[in-house]
Amino acid sequence: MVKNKMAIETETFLEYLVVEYRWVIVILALLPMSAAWKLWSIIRNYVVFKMNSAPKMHDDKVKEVQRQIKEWLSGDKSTHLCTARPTWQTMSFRHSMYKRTFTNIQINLVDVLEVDKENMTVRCEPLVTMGQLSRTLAPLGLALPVVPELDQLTVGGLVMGTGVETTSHVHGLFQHVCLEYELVLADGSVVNCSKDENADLFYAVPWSYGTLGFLTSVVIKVIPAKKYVRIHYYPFNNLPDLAKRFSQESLKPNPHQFVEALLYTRDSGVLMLGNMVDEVGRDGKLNPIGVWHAEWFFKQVEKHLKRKRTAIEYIPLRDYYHRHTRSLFWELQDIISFGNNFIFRYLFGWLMPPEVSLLKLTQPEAVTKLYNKAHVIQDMLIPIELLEKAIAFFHDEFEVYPIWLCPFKIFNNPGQLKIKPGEESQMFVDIGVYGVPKAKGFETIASTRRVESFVIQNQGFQMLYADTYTTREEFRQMFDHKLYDRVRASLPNCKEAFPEIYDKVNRNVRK
Ligand SMILES: Cc1cc2nc3c(=O)[nH]c(=O)nc-3n(C[C@H](O)[C@H](O)[C@H](O)COP(=O)(O)OP(=O)(O)OC[C@H]3O[C@@H](n4cnc5c(N)ncnc54)[C@H](O)[C@@H]3O)c2cc1C
Ligand SMILES: NC(=O)C1=CN([C@@H]2O[C@H](COP(=O)(O)OP(=O)(O)OC[C@H]3O[C@@H](n4cnc5c(N)ncnc54)[C@H](OP(=O)(O)O)[C@@H]3O)[C@@H](O)[C@H]2O)C=CC1
Ligand SMILES: CC(C)=CCC[C@@H](C)[C@H]1CC[C@@]2(C)C3=C(CC[C@]12C)[C@@]1(C)CC[C@H](O)C(C)(C)[C@@H]1CC3
Repeated sequence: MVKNKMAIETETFLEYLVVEYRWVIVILALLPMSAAWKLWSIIRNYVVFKMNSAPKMHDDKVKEVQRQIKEWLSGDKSTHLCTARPTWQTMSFRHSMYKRTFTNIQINLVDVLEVDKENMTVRCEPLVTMGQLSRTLAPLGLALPVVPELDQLTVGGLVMGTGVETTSHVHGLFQHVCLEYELVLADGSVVNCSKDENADLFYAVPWSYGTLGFLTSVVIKVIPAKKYVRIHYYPFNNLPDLAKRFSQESLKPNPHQFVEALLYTRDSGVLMLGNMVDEVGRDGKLNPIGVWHAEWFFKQVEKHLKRKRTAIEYIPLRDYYHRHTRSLFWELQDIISFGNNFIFRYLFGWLMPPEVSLLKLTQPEAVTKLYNKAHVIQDMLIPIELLEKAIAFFHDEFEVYPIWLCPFKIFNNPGQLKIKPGEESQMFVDIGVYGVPKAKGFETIASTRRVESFVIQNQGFQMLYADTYTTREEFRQMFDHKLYDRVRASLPNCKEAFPEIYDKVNRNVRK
């Protein structure tokens, strides 16, 4: 008995050490490794793009994907298929267990293939990251209309999952700025789809989580970019006013190009309205938030709340796009609590953030347990008119701040996302809740399930990189499967090769 108690205490003490001093490993080992990795990828991508070697290699790489599928076809087809991207490299908290049992298809497609300035498009392979793409497009005076802000998010993951950013109230989700997909299907054939060619497949691909085929390239719209974003910060100390203004600004016929808000408590937050400009005006100061010693962006924004006045700033465009990268929204403060301290920033800021993949690979079991018990990472997508009601509900269930608010439009296209019947488009808001819950009675599964029911009842849905505790029936209520089911039935070998979306995303298939 005593021995057992000791064992528990030792384990707890070890766990305490591992959790409290994770930063030691992060700083001594992970940051230098991340820097070396970043340097290598920047140089490699630059050389490949400049030598123009990627487009020539593309067809061979697609043939290699086809070869692997044909090999599976010639076998007993007893396993499902998934990409071979290791789960520690993906941008979510969890590890997908199916990677161990499914046949893994290597998709070594990592390059930007072509920037077409005439048609204003970029064609790229699925493992191209947002950081890589914004770095390639910026010198050409171009940008994606929607740039999901974490550097390491991949085009493939954003197409097969989803992507949202502060321009989404104009342009929609990442899927809405994609014009064409090239896929290798389960019979080994290569197909292209767009709204005019194989339209059913085109509309079923977003949110399909790799269960229709393997993506091998995407044509994405680009827009002209300017050098800076002029941001106007509006602090609020009252939720109804903030919610009202946030909705008005998102729904306006000629809205600002960027709309975002951060809530710091239930009743206070800062609304940010931005537009691209070419020069720094006299009405505000330049704030290069991407410089290595800059304070974390969400901490800077909080200062505007404390000052209780509106303010204008000019932020370099690429710095703006990746404004939440260095602090991983506000998640890095739980790993390196002094990460925003000015001494740390001046010494190590240029190395931040550590690569998410390395953090994930080296995450101790004790940290996983702690996050399972007392941490929420969820993005709930709700019709914008319900913003206030939803915040009140999330406050009671989670009480996590800051909260990220990002408006986005869904167009009335076929596919998994439903909008109000008869409307051309509908405005939603992404409510991002990341952090340690303070709500009394919080219990991961029960509380998240209550929030999920609230979301379903209110015709909302959930981002699926996060944990979903819905049942299959609830999941099918959240996402319209009509087109998806039809496309799966019509594609040769599809059902044999791939499970349903639910079987890849629900909490029970993730560790
Ligand atoms: C080996 C090495 C040595 C370096 N030495 C120096 C140095 O001496 N002095 C120095 O100032 N910098 C140094 N840097 C950092 C480099 O200059 C910065 O990373 C640069 O600001 C961003 O470059 P990038 O856009 O090409 O890289 P990216 O890969 O896009 O960015 C690198 C990292 O910086 C973060 N980041 C980029 N933009 C923003 C932003 N707007 N807001 C928040 N975070 C952002 C991201 O977290 C990203 O992971 C060094 C980097 C490496 C790898
Ligand atoms: N601002 C935003 O919008 C943010 C979005 N996210 C989310 O992060 C996720 C993206 O993370 P990331 O690490 O890039 O992607 P992942 O590697 O996590 O991939 C996500 C899904 O897409 C599938 N997939 C990826 N590439 C291909 C391909 N070439 N062919 C077929 N299927 C493919 C994967 O299938 P498989 O399982 O077979 O590998 C997986 O099911 C998305 O779910 C996104 O919603 C996260 C943070 C911010
Ligand atoms: C729609 C939007 C804007 C989503 C933002 C999602 C981010 C907050 C998520 C994406 C990846 C994410 C789940 C991650 C983590 C926190 C929340 C993140 C950054 C962390 C860093 C938490 C600490 C963990 O030990 C570990 C390193 C595994 C994960 C990695 C992924």
